[in-house]
Amino acid sequence: MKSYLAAAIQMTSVPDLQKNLAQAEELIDLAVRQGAELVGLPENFSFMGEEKDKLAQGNAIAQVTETFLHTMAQRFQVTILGGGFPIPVDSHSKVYNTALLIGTNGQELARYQKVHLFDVNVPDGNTYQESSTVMAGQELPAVYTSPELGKIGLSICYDVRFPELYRHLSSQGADVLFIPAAFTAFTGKDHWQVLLQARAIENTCYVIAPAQTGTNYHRRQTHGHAMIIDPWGVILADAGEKPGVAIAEIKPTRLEQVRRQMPSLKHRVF
Ligand SMILES: O=C(O)CNC(=O)[C@H](CS)NC(=O)CCC(=O)C(=O)O
Repeated sequence: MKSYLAAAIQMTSVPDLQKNLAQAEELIDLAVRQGAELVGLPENFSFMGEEKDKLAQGNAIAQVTETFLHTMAQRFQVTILGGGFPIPVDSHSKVYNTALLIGTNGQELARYQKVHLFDVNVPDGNTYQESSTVMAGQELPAVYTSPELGKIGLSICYDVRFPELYRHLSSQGADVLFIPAAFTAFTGKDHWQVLLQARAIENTCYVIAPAQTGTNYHRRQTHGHAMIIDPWGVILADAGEKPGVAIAEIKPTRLEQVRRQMPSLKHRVF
């Protein structure tokens, strides 16, 4: 593993596939021009809208988004995480909320189907029933081992509340945890940063957390603050509240140093 720059992209996706992909391409270009070699896009980067519209357009969203990720990775010669987009489930009227990691040759490196679904009545009055259109994944996420970028573990958004998933990833040797999200503005203001820092500290891993921000559709507001956190829990970059990128250096020497200073992974009892 070498030292390199990673980027967590922050965008305001809307119910318009082409518009979102144009925005994503601009931000990938911006990240690459600053030297990023690993680039993460947030949950729902290619489509964020009503569940019924997402379902109705599911096949088109899935195909166009997957092609887009392959094209971007090859064109810019970077490794890209598409942080969550719908892929229809065969013979079901549901989709998997899927994260895809694509390498510089356009090859698929890892795929993860979101396990924990957001079925929550948020105290701001909004009700979320992700399971009405999304099929829960059944498998723990993969850790992809890159000789250059380190061991990369995948997850999506609401997963961040379930530390056992990240313990699994760090037990598999993860160095970098991807947590792409579309966090609600209401929960985000109190929980987002705390949860991300906890996952980084307790697993002594880097956290790369791309995010949705602003008003996406109707009354749907997301929290923003895409960030990159180091294995000590220090926030290295924070994209604030506007679309943009958070960029920071991922360093194997820092991973080794923190794991020497705080060897908690070695002291696990359970
Ligand atoms: O609602 C949308 O249109 C897009 N959002 C999503 O796709 C997902 C599932 S509804 N959002 C989350 O998981 C938010 C979690 C969260 O905010 C928390 O854990 O507090």
